[in-house]
Amino acid sequence: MAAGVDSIKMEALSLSEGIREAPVCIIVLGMAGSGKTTFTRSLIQHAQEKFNPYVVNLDPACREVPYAAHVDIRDTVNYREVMKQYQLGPNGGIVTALNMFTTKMAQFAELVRRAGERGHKWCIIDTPGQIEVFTWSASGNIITEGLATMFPTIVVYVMDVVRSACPTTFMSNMLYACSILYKTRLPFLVALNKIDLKDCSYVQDWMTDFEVFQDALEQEQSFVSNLTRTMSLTLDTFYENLTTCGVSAKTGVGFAQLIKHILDCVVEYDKDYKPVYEKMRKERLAEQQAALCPKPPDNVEEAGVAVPLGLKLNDPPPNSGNSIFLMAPGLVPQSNEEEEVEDMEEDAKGSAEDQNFQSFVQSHLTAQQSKRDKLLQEQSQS
Ligand SMILES: Nc1nc2c(ncn2[C@@H]2O[C@H](COP(=O)(O)OP(=O)(O)OP(=O)(O)O)[C@@H](O)[C@H]2O)c(=O)[nH]1
Repeated sequence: MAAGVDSIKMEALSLSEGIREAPVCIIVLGMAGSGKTTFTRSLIQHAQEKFNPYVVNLDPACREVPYAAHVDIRDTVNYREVMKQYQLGPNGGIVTALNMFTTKMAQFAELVRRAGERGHKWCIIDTPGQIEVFTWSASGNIITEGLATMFPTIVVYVMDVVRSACPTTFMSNMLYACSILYKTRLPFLVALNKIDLKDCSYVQDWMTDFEVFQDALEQEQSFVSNLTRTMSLTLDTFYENLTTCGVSAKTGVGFAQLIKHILDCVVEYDKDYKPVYEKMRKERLAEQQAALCPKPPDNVEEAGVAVPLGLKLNDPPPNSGNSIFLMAPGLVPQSNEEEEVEDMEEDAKGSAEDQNFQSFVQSHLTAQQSKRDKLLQEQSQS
């Protein structure tokens, strides 16, 4: 990362200023090998003049990137060292490296903010090859939400049209895209990449005409294709709200159109998503301020008398017969009113029976006694 990052004051990263106009953060996501890095390079070239992009590489495992990154995670975290030190495999290493980077999130956001002040209108963020590492990790979440609460943020999902030509692969890709869309809650653009190798019109046909996709599926007779058929019905609504654009990251075809779509997404962020993130920003701010507020005193002096302000529960003295328990629903034996009533009835019945028995014994004893008295009286008379 750029020199002097540690000198950035954390207080400078203020949530109180509201979501800024710039830079617009463009998070580039996509399956491994879909062409994210090549796409990022091409997007930088096409946007350079107008948007002067600030470029971030968040892939700690890549050997080299074909663009000049302003912020490169590899300068902050040594991925190989992380793997060695924590005895991790490649994916564990990437997750841990991202987690380590996230501890510098405040400084990172501050760098992005300053870049906006210096005239960078866009901030393009290239992400790790293993998409799930970013989309389903806590650090990926922190980075995405952190950026979206401070800057207009959109997601560009890069999809390889050559690999997606198989309907089931296409469907897996779409399910992934769908899950990311709902998880990030950000404007979402699908870049259909590698159109220099294969025309992407089939994707648009499959997305707009259910019958055409079913015909393509007919070719595949497997359990997966049956599952895909069912899934495709569900994804119809998702397709309706999805913007796609064919590009070739290699030749640069389609990027003029893609940039127009990105600008539409920014308008969409302002209109539909900004209020949601504004609310989230205010909540974060309130949390920050609550954490900074000094703890209220336990007592206030009122006319020389200390008035306790909170309920203070002290442990009861031992053997006092009075205990305080912290109870959780699962731990507390559930009291059942019906059972209690039944128990009371049983008790009442029991005591009535008891009484009956006692009076029976008593009357029996009395009868016995009177018999004995009568016998004794007869004996004495005779
Ligand atoms: N023909 C063609 N090849 C492409 C295009 N975009 C990317 N590639 C190639 O696809 C391969 C993968 O591209 P990358 O940019 O490394 O893809 P990535 O998604 O960043 O890869 P990981 O980060 O490793 O997951 C490379 O060989 C690229 O040259 C394209 O538009 N057309």
